[in-house]
Amino acid sequence: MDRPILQVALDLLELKRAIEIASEAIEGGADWIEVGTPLIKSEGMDAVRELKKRYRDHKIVADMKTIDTGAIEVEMAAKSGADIVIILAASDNSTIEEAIRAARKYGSEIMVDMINVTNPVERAKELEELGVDYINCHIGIDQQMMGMDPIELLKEIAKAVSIPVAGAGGLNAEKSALCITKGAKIVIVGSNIVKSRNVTESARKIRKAIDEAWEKGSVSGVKKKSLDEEIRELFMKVSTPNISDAMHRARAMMDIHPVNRGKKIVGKAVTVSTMDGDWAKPVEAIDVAGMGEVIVIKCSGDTTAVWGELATRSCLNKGIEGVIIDGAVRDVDDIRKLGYPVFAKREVPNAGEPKGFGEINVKIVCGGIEVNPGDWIVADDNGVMVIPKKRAYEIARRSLEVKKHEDRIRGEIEDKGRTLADIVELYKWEKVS
Ligand SMILES: O=C(CO)[C@H](O)[C@H](O)COP(=O)(O)O
Repeated sequence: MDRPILQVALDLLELKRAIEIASEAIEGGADWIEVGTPLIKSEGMDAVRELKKRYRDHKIVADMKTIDTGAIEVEMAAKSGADIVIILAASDNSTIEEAIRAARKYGSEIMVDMINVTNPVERAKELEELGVDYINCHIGIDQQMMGMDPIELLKEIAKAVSIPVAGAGGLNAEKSALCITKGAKIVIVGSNIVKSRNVTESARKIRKAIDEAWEKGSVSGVKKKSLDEEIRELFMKVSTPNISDAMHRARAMMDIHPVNRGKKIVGKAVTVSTMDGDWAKPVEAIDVAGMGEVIVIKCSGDTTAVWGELATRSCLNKGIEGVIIDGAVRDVDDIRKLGYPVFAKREVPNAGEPKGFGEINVKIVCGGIEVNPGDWIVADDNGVMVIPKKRAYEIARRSLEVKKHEDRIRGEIEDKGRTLADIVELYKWEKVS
């Protein structure tokens, strides 16, 4: 190989879109075209046939993810035009051997996907012995959402085998380049190409990154971020509707609205429970909260304010990200002038007194949603979402996938004049009863 291979994974449901996206990706420098497993499940072997007919100069890779009946599945894919068939490394050796025999007979090659294999380095060596052509160090999409990536595994496997090794699983330009420096000859990219608004540009960026890494053998300027920094960056890129979709259409807080429209909050919760009008604990929470955190207040009622301009100014001094109140706020004209993000249930002129009932950093139910200290809060004009701290990274990643998918569809509506129903083949995917 005189340059690394960029394999674009067409993980889509609609063949028409896959064909368009493949040509845009090729224009950006993709070499091999992978018919992704979702496309195969949705359109069958026709997807392999159609892509082969259109892109004869490019290797067509059928991601069959075969686990049994190796010969039949490889024969099907190979006869439909697949140059390479992906089967699962976790399959029994009998399946691997049958797949290899069928591949040899019908003139195709076998790539094994290492997803979820225990002892992957040992297994990779065995698979090389058995005669597979490529090893794919793959971290599945659900595993990526939990923060896994293929780079370390790839490094180990590339040292242990001499056949070409591929890296796959949430790769962007930076991670693709890292894969090359760790010994990958092939990088497989799905989401970061096929879901982008400008497929050609995204493919081009990855092409450039891997070619440079191939030539230099290193990648410069990769800065390690803390988990919280990464979560925050991800949430800053998405909207609350994206987050709701990623949480299986979870609800936002009920009846909590922005005092200032057009402001976004992303941060970890400092929770407060208090009585209607008792502003002692809400104001004390300003001293407890750190920079970038969000004060989330549950009041026992909403007739009397627990928050106003002076509390808001104190938050600004401390760099506190914003305030959410299941209760009443006052001085909203001043808060608007300050441009500070406060979300509340009701706006009133009257404040209560600081009696000191309630607690800071306890479990509360705010706008009908449970909030624990340290849960992530994302709020914008659509509403306030609560993301449990244990799932924050996963939900942030999944939300970004939702956004990428929407960006791509938005592009097809705006640039190609298509309708949403046409793009997502809505009629085909209505539930059959
Ligand atoms: O096989 C796959 C999922 O099982 C994908 O094709 C592979 O993970 C590449 O896609 P992405 O870059 O979105 O992870």
